Parts: sequence; C-alpha cells; structure tokens
Amino acid sequence: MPVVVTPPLTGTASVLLPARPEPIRVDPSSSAVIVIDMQNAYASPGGYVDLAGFDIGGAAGVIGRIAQVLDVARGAGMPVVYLQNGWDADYVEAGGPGSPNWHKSNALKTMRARPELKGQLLARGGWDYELVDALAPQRGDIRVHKTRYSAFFNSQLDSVLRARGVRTLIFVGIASNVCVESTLRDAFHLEYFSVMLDDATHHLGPDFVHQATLYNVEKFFGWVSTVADFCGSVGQLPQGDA
Ligand SMILES: C/C(=C/NC(N)=O)C(=O)O
Repeated sequence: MPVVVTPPLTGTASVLLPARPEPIRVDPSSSAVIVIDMQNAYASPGGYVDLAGFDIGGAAGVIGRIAQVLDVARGAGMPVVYLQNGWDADYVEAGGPGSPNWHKSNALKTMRARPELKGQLLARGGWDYELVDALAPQRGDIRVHKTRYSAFFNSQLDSVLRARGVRTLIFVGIASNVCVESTLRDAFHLEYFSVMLDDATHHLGPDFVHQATLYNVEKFFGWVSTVADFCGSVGQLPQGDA
C-alpha cells in the first residue's frame, strides 16, 4: 500500500493533500474542481429540494466553504467546472414514463403532486436551475449541463476534462449521496483520481447516507479530504491574480 498516492501527469508544482486513506499529490495543471449542482434547486430556500421536503439546513455553510475552495483553486490556476442539473423548459430531456428518471425524480414527482409548480423546477432558464448567487462563475470557469445524476452521462464533462489533461478531480457540491457519488463513481471507471471534500458537500436524506458515501469513497472509489486541508495545501502554491 503506497504511503502517498501520485496520479500520472503530476508535475513539480504539486502539493501533498492530506486525505483518507492516504495523502494524495495534487498538481493544479492536471486537476480540476468539480462543483456539483450548486443551484437554487439544491441550496436555496424555496428551491426544488426544499419544496420536496428535504432538509437544506446544511446548505448555507457548504456554500461558504465551497467559495473558499474556489478562491484557492482559481488562485493556483486550477480549473473550476460547474455542473448544472436539469432539463429543457418542456422537460423533454427528463424523459417520459418510459424513463426511470420520470418515476424517480423528486422534482418531477413534486410537480406532478403540485401542478402549480409545473415548469418551475430544474427547468433551464428559470431561477431554480440557476447557480446560487454566492457561487457565481468567474472568468475562465467552465459550465457543463447535465440531465441525470452522474455528470459524466450524456454530457461534455469527460471531453472538457480530457482536453485539458485533467486526471485528478476535487469534488464539492450537493448532494453527496446522489449526484456527487454518482459522478465520482463514474470518474473512477473513467480512470480519474477523485477527492471528495467532506465539509464542502451536503447530503439529501438522513445523516447516515453522507457517512455511507464517505465510506464508499474512502474505501472503494477515491479519497476524502477537508476544506481546511485543501486550502492549507493548495493555498501554498504560487497564487496568480485569478
Ligand atoms: C435527488 C436529486 C439529487 N441531485 C443531486 N444534485 O444530487 C435530484 O436531482 O433529484
């Protein structure tokens, strides 16, 4: 078992990120921060998951901690990739009754139960779909649209990352147990090295689902670190004026 994990393409301008189960080398030129679905739908009162009855109490803290991560990443020249989950305004991309998504999506179910919300949840062009104001993308950041839980599925994410030589992904966002974990699992199968920042993610459902995700990531799919450790290590790299 190696004491330190060094992904390929790690150059000399790398730092050692404390992580479980082992520290991992992070090089800003072959890494990217993957911001999963920090939209009003998932993080704002009155958004989809709030209306669907999930507890979004932890979202405000997560927004602040993600902002810290993004500042440090941009300063070190590490790409920031925002994912946005949702569909066209007519919900064609959501699929009809022939798609499991139609049956399992709590957004679609909430709109069927409350027809006055039809067209409002996760529809491109609407407030619910938009990223939260506090995490507005900055110049050079990348936005990728996705229509299912895994950000790799039927999206441009893999091409965007490969074109930039990215091999290591730093995961933040909501929900740890749904879209973060789905994407991170696919990343493993696509040969990316993934690090999930525990306190920059938030779950949907009881606390044990977050713990289960942390266990899965640490044991099977990647590495787990924290915002303080990310900022403390990557923040030591020469910071540009990004
Ligand atoms: C349940 C759910 C999770 N999304 C996410 N971003 O983790 C959804 O989109 O309905």
